[in-house]
Amino acid sequence: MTPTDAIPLLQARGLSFLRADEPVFGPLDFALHAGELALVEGDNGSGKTTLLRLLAGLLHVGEGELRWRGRGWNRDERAGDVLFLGHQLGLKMDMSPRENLRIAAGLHGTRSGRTAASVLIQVGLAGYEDEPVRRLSAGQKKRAALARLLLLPAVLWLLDEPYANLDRAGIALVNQLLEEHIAGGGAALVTSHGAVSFHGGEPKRIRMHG
Ligand SMILES: Nc1ncnc2c1ncn2[C@@H]1O[C@H](COP(=O)(O)OP(=O)(O)OP(=O)(O)O)[C@@H](O)[C@H]1O
Repeated sequence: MTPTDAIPLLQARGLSFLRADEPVFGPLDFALHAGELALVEGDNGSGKTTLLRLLAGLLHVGEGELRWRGRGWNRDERAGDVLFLGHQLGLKMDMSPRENLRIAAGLHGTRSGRTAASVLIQVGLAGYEDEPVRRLSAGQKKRAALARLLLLPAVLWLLDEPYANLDRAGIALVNQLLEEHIAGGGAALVTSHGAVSFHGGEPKRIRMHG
């Protein structure tokens, strides 16, 4: 069965978000299946971050419908299935990368065979595991946030400008994480103003403006 034959992981029908009764984006229609990557495209201010925040459960659906595996969308039930990495990295600055991961894993569990120590090595933070996050560089902070993608069992990744602040090796790391996630049956929505060099197949495209 190809991914497109299966029930979508996530489906949006006529989806929009309203601010002061005015649509910020939409109506949007798209479907994302397990094993698919979608690039969310649009100009500055077109609503890409707003869409990802809505899917992360941080904002309410304005109009239209969201479905998860063919059923109604309940953002509380989706908490462990969806992992959002935004401009704000969601890290506690006075805690170390290891402590941040421990808190996240306590809430959502871990992928089998993965530990905080192993994923921190994978993202290039060996030697910085116990340093308060506020003392890390911007790129190192981003890497500490990326470590969550490796450790937690979420199936849908929402990545807002995941390449920002990263050096060439960091950009390659994001691409590698995405390729492994998609190949393993995960799905991802990604915004990026730079080129995304994803080698795991042609990504879907979600255009934010009509
Ligand atoms: N907290 C907020 N309060 C009011 N309006 C907001 C807020 N955040 C965003 N907006 C507005 O919502 C619209 C969409 O913003 P959003 O950040 O989703 O766009 P974007 O496509 O991600 O932009 P960029 O490419 O610049 O990151 C913009 O017009 C913006 O001014």
